[in-house]
Amino acid sequence: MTRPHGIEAVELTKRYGDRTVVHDLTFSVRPGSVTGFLGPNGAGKSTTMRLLLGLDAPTRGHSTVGGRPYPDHPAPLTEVGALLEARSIHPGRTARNHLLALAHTHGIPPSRVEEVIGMTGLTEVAGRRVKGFSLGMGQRLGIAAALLGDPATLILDEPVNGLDPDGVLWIRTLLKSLAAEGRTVLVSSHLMSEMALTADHLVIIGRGRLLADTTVEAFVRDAGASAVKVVSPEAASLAGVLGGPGVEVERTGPDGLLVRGTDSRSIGRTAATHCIPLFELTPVTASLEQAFMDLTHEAVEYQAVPLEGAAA
Ligand SMILES: Nc1ncnc2c1ncn2[C@@H]1O[C@H](COP(=O)(O)OP(=O)(O)OP(=O)(O)O)[C@@H](O)[C@H]1O
Repeated sequence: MTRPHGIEAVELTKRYGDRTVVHDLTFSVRPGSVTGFLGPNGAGKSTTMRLLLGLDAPTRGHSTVGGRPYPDHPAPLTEVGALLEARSIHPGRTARNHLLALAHTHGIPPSRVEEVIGMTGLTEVAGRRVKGFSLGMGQRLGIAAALLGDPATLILDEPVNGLDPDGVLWIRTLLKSLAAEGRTVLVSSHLMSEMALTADHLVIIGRGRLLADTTVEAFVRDAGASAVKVVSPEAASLAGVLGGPGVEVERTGPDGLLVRGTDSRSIGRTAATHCIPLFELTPVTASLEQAFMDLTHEAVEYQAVPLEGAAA
């Protein structure tokens, strides 16, 4: 395996007719870690991945994978392994024959086929025809094909789709170990909770635009420290002494406050210093999924519209 350079997308833009589905996307994916590519349905994840893989031409901007535009790699399969949603596998072929054919066309030895069959847990079913495969087995086969060339970079579109809990755990462990070997791993998903357990870094898009480029650690920290609910008979006085740089105090009723930018301990201390009684002091932690939905809310393509006259 050669040293990977990661993935660079620069002002990547794709227009279909008068719709811009990928809008001025600039981001880097570093080797040695798993990067989660997140966004609600229709955000433009698959389109971006197709652009990175040279399967579609950008309207504007450019990208490199492993230091060059994907089509410039003399042996792309050994540089980049990809799993895309639309798979074209001959249904009458066995899994092993599908991989052997792929290996043959790319000058990869048959011994590597057995290796990837083992790595992806397909040993038992490798002799079966692909047309009888479950969605999960099909995903494993797609991942086996992506790994065939022992690539420095992996681009996987929703690899968790169709996998049972064992399969989800397996892919999580596999992606982490591939990254630990120094590979670049870009994996798309619309599940924040899954990516929080799998990825180190997050690139989040909505309606084709970059919404966040951050570490999972920072995202989790920000989601966790969202607010503290305070109830005090002297809420107004407490609000007066709590305010300060970076601290936001919202009145929620005659006795209630919602405080952001600080934590329960320091609110409790400030209240004690000023002899202000507290009836309640509760950290309000937004779930990761909620933080993700808050971030992408505006960008969701199809939002449920409440039915007129429906009971609240
Ligand atoms: N070939 C095409 N022609 C016209 N519109 C397209 C084409 N391919 C994708 N789109 C549109 O581009 C938008 C982004 O689609 P894309 O599949 O990239 O999103 P996604 O984030 O991968 O979504 P999902 O999670 O649902 O797979 C969608 O509105 C889709 O309808």
